[in-house]
Amino acid sequence: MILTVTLNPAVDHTLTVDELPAPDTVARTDTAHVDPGGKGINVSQYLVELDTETVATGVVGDFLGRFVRDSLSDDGIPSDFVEIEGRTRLNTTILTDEAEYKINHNGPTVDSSAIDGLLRSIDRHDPDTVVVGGSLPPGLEPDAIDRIARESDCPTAVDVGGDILRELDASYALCKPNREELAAATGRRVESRADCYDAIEHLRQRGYDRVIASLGADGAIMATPDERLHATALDADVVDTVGAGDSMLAGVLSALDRGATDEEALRTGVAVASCVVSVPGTDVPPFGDMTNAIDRVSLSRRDSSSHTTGD
Ligand SMILES: Nc1ncnc2c1ncn2[C@@H]1O[C@H](COP(=O)(O)OP(=O)(O)O)[C@@H](O)[C@H]1O
Ligand SMILES: O=P(O)(O)OC[C@H]1O[C@](O)(COP(=O)(O)O)[C@@H](O)[C@@H]1O
Repeated sequence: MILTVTLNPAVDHTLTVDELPAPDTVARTDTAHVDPGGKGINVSQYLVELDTETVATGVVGDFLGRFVRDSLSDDGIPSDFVEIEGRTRLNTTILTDEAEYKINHNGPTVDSSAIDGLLRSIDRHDPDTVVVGGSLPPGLEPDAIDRIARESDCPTAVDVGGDILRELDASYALCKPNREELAAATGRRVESRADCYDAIEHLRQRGYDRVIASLGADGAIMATPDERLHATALDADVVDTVGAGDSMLAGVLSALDRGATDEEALRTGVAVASCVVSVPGTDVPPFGDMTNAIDRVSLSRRDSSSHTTGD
């Protein structure tokens, strides 16, 4: 079972308007959505649709926290959150014909005693893998994630910002940076594919056993102790890329959980992400039988003796 930890969940409020209002005027809209969000929670939602057992945990509070819990329960996503006094945040996205405007709240102040509660919850569920995803709320530092990794009795994967990846100190089974996070985590320029391989190797040496770098429309790279694989993205009718990285991680973890090889896991992650970019926001599309899409993902293997230029 894969247990996800979202230390800073959110209610995602998405509004669509024709255009942004002029200063001191009001825009009105009929199109507004509220969804439970935060990267670990999104991973659990995709895992359920992939028929992989999961429990979503994390820290929630007040009425927006209740909304997160209740929505997950209505959607059949098992959860077990630690309750705090502060209020779960509301993240706002405004979509216009021209652009997307996003304001993420920093979140409630959380003290480290919440981590004690989370560790008890992890212990109760006895997962095979723990995934920590998303930003840290005020009051928590990266060492809170290190504590979860050290004190949980199973491998830990992380999907966190580059600034956090850079500071983590424990050993991790897997991390999934995108291109910007890879650059921020390593302090390197990450433009060419060779830059990606170099930065990934740097992260691997820092204690991340498998690194999966998602590269948007350029696909993804997986580096393990044994091999380095690049998968091309599948052609998709892209609506938006919200949730793309979370769904790729869910696809990879779901395949590894079934005993798939790294190669199959990477193909699955890319195939799942190509479905998710074709639906709005973090909507969960029906994945159905993914065999055909998985077979269409083309992979190349990088020789371990390859130079760090070219490619
Ligand atoms: N424009 C696109 N066309 C097809 N697939 C895409 C596109 N953008 C993203 N993807 C798929 O989603 C995966 C994750 O996207 P990415 O943007 O790197 O993640 P994140 O959401 O973490 O920034 C990519 O590896 C790719 O497989
Ligand atoms: O924890 P962060 O970095 O503030 O991000 C939280 C936001 O990211 C999401 O998890 C979506 O993730 P992506 O935009 O990376 O696909 C939202 O559900 C949530 O509002």
